[in-house]
Amino acid sequence: MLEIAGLTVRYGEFRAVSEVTLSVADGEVLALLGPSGCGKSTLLRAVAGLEAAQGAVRWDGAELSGVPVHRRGFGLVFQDGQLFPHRDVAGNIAFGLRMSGLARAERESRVAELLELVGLAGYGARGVRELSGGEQQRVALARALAPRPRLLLLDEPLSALDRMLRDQLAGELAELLRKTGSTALVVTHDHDEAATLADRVALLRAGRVVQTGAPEQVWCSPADEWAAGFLGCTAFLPARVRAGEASSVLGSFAVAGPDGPATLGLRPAGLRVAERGEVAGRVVGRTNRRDRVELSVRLDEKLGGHEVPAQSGVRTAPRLGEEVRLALDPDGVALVRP
Ligand SMILES: Nc1ncnc2c1ncn2[C@@H]1O[C@H](COP(=O)(O)OP(=O)(O)OP(=O)(O)O)[C@@H](O)[C@H]1O
Repeated sequence: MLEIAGLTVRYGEFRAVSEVTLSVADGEVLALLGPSGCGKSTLLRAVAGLEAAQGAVRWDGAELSGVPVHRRGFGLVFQDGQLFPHRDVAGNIAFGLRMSGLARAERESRVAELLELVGLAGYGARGVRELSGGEQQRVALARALAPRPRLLLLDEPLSALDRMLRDQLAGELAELLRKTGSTALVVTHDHDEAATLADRVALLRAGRVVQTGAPEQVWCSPADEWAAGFLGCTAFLPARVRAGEASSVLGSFAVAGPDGPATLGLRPAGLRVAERGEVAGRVVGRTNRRDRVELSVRLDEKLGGHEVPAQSGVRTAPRLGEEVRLALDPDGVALVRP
């Protein structure tokens, strides 16, 4: 397993990564999630050995600080693939195998196996410049997987692709990681991608780990209001947990954990327009999305008059100024405990 202990990376006086302690178990996929500039890539690069760091990076208990990048047994994939432009697809995938001195016949069979695995069977002789962006990323992944690395380090592997391809490849990549039993550290700033790929998420802010947990746990119970805000909450209401129920002016829903005060973080998906909804308000803002309309709703005065995010279907979307009724969807809200 990978252990990162008290890891700090400095650029001059600036600490891009600060005292980070994290571990990744065998076969686990951990996503590093956080806003731009929070130190995700720097942390990944320090684990790869590409960045000088203080603190420890260990594999199965063995310290890696003196071990150069190519001897760590890690596979790397970057945002833009970084394929060798003058080699064909097979030549790119075979690169690490050649380095490790594998005989030609074994190399060829391993390359064929990987092409199959990433859905590019028959592409071996193609030039990499003739490939689409999605195909190039598959080749980069095959190249990283070919020498059977003990850890895969993926830095925004899908972010250069358009949205649809990205969603599709995220699903395929998740399946591939499971199928190969890979242990992986994945940098992303995309929440959906983190949820699709990762068993566990580490949320970073200004070089520090703010929270780790299963994606759904981090999504539903962010560590603080900053984390909730990063995870899409745009309004907060006071709430209280008592006997397994979280209550606020919006109603109540079942939660686990101790009694006490809490803060309810609201995202559009947490309040849906519904004829029989228990919450009344008036639409004061609306934004069209692909498959939904996001609304800003001013709640009735007797509910406190707060402005909250909500959403409706596209065909049934209310107009600006319209009175609406909203139903609370517990899957769309976050509960922040003090
Ligand atoms: N070589 C460098 N010299 C000086 N500062 C750097 C260097 N590389 C990164 N930084 C700074 O360190 C911080 C962390 O950068 P990093 O690339 O790790 O962030 P990130 O979370 O991966 O961001 P993004 O999602 O935008 O890629 C940023 O403030 C960045 O400007």
